[in-house]
Amino acid sequence: MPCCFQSFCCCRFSRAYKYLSICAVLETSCSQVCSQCCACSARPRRTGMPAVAGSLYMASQKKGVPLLPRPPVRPLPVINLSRLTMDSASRALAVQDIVSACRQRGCFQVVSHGISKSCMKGALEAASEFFQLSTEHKEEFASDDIRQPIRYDTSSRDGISMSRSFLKHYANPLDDWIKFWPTQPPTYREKMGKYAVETQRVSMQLMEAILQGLGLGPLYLQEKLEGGVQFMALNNYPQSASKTTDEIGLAPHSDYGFLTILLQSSPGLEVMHHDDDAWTPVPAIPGALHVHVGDHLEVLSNGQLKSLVHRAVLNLIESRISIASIHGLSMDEEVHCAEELVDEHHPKMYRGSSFQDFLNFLPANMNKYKRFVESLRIDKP
Ligand SMILES: O=C(O)CCC(=O)C(=O)O
Ligand SMILES: [Fe+2]
Repeated sequence: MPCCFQSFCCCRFSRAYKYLSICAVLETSCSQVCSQCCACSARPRRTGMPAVAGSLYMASQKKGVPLLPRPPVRPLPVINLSRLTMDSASRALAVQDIVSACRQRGCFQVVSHGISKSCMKGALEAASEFFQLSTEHKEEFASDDIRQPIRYDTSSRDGISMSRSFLKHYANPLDDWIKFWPTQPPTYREKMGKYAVETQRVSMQLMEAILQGLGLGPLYLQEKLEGGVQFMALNNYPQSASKTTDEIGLAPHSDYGFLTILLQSSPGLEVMHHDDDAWTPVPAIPGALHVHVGDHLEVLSNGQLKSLVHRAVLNLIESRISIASIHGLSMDEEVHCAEELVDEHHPKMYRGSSFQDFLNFLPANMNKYKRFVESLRIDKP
């Protein structure tokens, strides 16, 4: 009988997240632990184990009493998206997996999504080359006006995300927005444009699956989603200067849209599930994309799905790029709780709002709520 369970190693000393095996009986690590993984046992809550279980485990360690069994870690779901286009039984199972992951964890990773590795690599290269340009080139896009079609900034509104620089722009429909994008590096428009079109396609596939899984039907909102906003945030973080403490690259928040699809060059993204109070690191699995639920999907689903609080920590061994692609309805289109999901037992939980409303909300409420959606709750003042 196997004595070990496996999960991704939570220590960020290892470039690739290697497999960590812990013997459930003896509480010792097996040989597959990455060489510097002592950081894991010193900080068990980084594995994403529930807080109470984590502190009991720590207390038993401190007192020198026989160790309590370490609560099992819950690996983040990895979903093979090609099943959505197979036979109807495979599609039904994939839809179920996607909706369960959204309900239980608020996020999952996708593989076999049809975006080639060279396309993903191209997008990361384009972003990296942009951030390497001279300040003069980048400052052509500098602005703290959140309504600009494109903006580059290094400052932090939350007072926390001090070391991050970013470039943000819109992408769907591409012909409307690409003219605002950088012309340096020369391949930026081609590489980022290709990736943007592909992520928009994957977002449509995912939304169809989620809407089907919620019982709303795959074609629900289809036209509005096709013409919806795709907002891209390219984030550039330096390598961490501290080997012992977590340095925050981007403060905890949730994203406003239905879905965010995120590509990261190396680990640094951390998530907090709605039923947890510990940070879970998201491994950078080669070829995979991370997907999470945004505020407007929480509204649409009338609270059946919860938007995911996440943050970025600085990577200990290298500088890091992430590309977040946020998908929602068009700028002025309001998102409401789906009527089909409202009844006498499930009263409407949120008021309607649009992307414009989110932009209005941002400057005044930045440090008041972790999530825009909290300000939309009908039972809250
Ligand atoms: O850098 C990351 O991993 C997170 C980025 C993010 O959350 C965002 O741009 O909204
Ligand atoms: Fe985000």
